[in-house]
Amino acid sequence: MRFGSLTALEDVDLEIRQGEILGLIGPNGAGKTTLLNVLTGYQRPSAGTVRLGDRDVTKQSPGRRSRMGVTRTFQNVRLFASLSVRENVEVAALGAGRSPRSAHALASSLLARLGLDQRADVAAASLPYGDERRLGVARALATEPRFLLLDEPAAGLNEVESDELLELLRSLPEAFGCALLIVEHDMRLMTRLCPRLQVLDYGRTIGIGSPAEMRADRRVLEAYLGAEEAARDAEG
Ligand SMILES: Nc1ncnc2c1ncn2[C@@H]1O[C@H](COP(=O)(O)OP(=O)(O)OP(=O)(O)O)[C@@H](O)[C@H]1O
Repeated sequence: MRFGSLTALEDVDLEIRQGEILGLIGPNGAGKTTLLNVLTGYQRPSAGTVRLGDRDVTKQSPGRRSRMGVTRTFQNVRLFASLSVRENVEVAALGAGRSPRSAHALASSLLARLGLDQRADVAAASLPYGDERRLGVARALATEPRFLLLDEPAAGLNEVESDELLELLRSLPEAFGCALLIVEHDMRLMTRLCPRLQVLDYGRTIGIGSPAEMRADRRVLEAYLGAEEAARDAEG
């Protein structure tokens, strides 16, 4: 993916399988959000292919990909602030082609499963931060994704909220049959949540493996934690 003379992604190969939780990490500007944009159709790559199963979806719009089961959330939660919590979920379900009655039923079931049913009728704007994130996830689930891509879902959360989010995210593949691709800087959350991490640096993949493998990978350490920490680690 090129932006003028800047190459944001180069030779990146990412594969995510049904039911999996994959974490995408890397320093600021590594290309993580750009890769999410390319995978979900918000940006057309300068070269390369995005495949969903056997289908080449590189030229499909975000809406079309969403209907095919690829949904994403954004760094800044884009909730409809003046709508109720329930309405936020219903709107997403309606957008995914459900009838009003079926959207209502799906919203009820999602809000109950995500622990938001007590707040179903309050305005989304009045939610505390942790619940706001939860609602963002509920809304994404209303499109019944097979692949759910989350951009910094834990940003701004405190440790308790982050732990609650971890439990929620961990339950999604089994409860909803969807795979998760997560971009997140909160390493405490990522190492506990993701069996597999893919590490980007300057638009290239520099490591793929378990959190333990990535912690022990010198290239990853140098890029991600900084050369200084890698040196300290070698001494210790
Ligand atoms: N629309 C754009 N036009 C020009 N350059 C862009 C554009 N979007 C991203 N970039 C550049 O591409 C590179 C990758 O950016 P990207 O936002 O994907 O990184 P990131 O890993 O998500 O960073 P962060 O962790 O800070 O969110 C950066 O150098 C960024 O400045």
